[in-house]
Amino acid sequence: MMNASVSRFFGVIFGLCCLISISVHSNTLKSLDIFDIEYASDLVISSDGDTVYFVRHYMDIQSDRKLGNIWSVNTKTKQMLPVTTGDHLDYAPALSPSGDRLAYISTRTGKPQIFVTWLSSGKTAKLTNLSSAPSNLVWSPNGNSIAFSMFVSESKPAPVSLSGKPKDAKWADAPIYIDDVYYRRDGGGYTEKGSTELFLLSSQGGTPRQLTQDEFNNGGAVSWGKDSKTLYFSANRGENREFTPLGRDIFKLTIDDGVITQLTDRVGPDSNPKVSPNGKYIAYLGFDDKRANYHNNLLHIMDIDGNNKRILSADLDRSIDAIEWSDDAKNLYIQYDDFGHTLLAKQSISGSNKRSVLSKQLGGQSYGRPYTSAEFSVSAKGNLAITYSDPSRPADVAVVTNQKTTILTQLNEDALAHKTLAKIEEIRFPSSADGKEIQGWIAYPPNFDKTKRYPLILEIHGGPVTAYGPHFSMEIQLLAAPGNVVVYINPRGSSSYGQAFAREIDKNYPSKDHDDLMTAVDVLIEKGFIDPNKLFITGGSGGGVLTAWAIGQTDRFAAAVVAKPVINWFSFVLTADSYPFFYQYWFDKKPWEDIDGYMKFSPISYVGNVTTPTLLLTGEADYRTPISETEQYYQALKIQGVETAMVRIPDASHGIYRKPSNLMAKVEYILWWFEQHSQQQDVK
Ligand SMILES: CSCC[C@H](NC=O)C(=O)N[C@@H](C)C(=O)O
Repeated sequence: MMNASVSRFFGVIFGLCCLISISVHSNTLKSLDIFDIEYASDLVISSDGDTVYFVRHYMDIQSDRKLGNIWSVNTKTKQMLPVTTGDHLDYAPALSPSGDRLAYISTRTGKPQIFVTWLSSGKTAKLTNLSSAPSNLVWSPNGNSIAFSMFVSESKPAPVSLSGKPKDAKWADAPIYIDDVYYRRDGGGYTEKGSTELFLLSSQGGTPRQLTQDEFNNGGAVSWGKDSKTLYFSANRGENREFTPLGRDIFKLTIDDGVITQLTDRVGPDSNPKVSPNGKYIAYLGFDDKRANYHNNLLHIMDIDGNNKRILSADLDRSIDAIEWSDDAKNLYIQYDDFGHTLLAKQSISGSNKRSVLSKQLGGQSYGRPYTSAEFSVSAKGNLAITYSDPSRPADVAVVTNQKTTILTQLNEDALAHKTLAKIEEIRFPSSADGKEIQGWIAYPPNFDKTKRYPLILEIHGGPVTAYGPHFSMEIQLLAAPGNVVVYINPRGSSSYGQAFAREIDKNYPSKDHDDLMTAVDVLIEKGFIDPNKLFITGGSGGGVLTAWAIGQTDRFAAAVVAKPVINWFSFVLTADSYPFFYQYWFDKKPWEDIDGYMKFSPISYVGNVTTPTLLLTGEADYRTPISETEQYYQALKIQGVETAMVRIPDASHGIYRKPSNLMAKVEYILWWFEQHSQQQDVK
């Protein structure tokens, strides 16, 4: 029998152990912590460079929505102040030219409306009473008006209406008649008939005036002429526009008479027009359309009348994502992805080789998976604000001065500083396919000990032409938290490495990108801290394609989770929302003209090889990679007698993480599936 003091001793030890295990436990990230994440977006820096306005996003646990308010941060004192407050979403802030007012869109009264806050008094006015959501607010240079875009619905009666319904009878809802090419849009549901048009609103409020009114979608990013009498916009106004999805051009609209003049006309898209502050030039992005899976979006300028077009970034083998003019109109600030990082550079308009990188630390806005995603804002004096990326934090606001980056906000110190997070380390290795260098990142679980052996999760990005990088990712962190090493790479076909690298998978996907992924697993195993019996694979969208492809080629994985995949390219092209793009840019022929070609690249063709236990997970309202793809694979795996299950997420679109609880569910199902099959490996 144990005496009292011995029992007290063991009691204390037991208590201590519990305490230790509780504190270790509470120090690692949990899926519920998703609700504590904040991040910055929609940056606007004041013309004197003293203040940055931004949207401070937070997750509302009651409504399961991402909300946000506008805050300001002083670039010298770092003091933060609220501009708006309340449980709704205030977004798209636009500073008036004199800097005294902030226009923005807010859902505080229900439907999104345009509001203005006078910054010195804090007084706020609701300027509109619109029936659809406005977007792309831009102040005229004289401060008198705000241009914006909005959807205008075209009500057309159905061609058939039933007669004979008795009074008070309850009949089924009327059938839905569809004859549009684009009849449903991922994240937007089944579309209404109509078009997006440009509007003009007095900065004092009142009734907005519709500036464009034809069958084309004229809405989108606009730029004002210096005279405040003209607008420059990009639209696809071609005859066969639905089937030439990249046919955008730049147009000038004269507000007084409504005359629209076309300024660009090549085969290929021209977009993002930005009029220079002196009113002489238009900078824009575009490329010659080669019907390839990927094109670098090149920086161009032309004279304000459309003459003298020239490319400024021909020597930079990267795609430009965002542009802003310097106040003297001699330079442009450009943002682009490079080796998984997002860079901000200054580019002279006088010669393409006059370019200097100002910061390599942009990012942090894709907190679900570690995609590149960033923004910047530039003031009249050349002060620069960026969304700052750190592997252990979602986007904060920072300023860049003389190529030095200073972080202004600490939006997640309360939620994350006391957590032990996975450390992220870059790896580069030659692919087994052909020795091509591949870049990736390893996430080490909290308290990693290299003398132990860990399960390995390979997590694969989608797109397929996108890029991961050393950016904060709730999914990667949560997969690593219980003790898994996670590896994520940019296989060939990813962006940020130049056009040739992205085109390695042009009409050839999946192919050697699969070898790149398998080499990453081999490289990790060689390091000695991976249990080779506990290899797991997962990926979403394009990553779901590659996961399903991999298990059709190898049985090395103990389990797989295939999220929102394409399983059969033939059916995908005929059910996905952007089908005019997919069949023309990802394939050489129409599906029925090349059934063998489509099936050769379809994971369903290799389902007969699969033995890996496979969980499928897709949103039921995913119209990008429709759930019918998932269902095909599920039923095929069942027919094959392979262990499988299907997780259907009600109402979720392709962007599963839009609702925080859906992101929780996704990660928890992945971890649960892998845990089941990890235990089976222990029993073997
Ligand atoms: C492979 S089919 C197209 C899927 C989609 N691509 C574009 O929309 C995709 O891969 N999306 C990625 C970015 C994702 O959802 O992670």
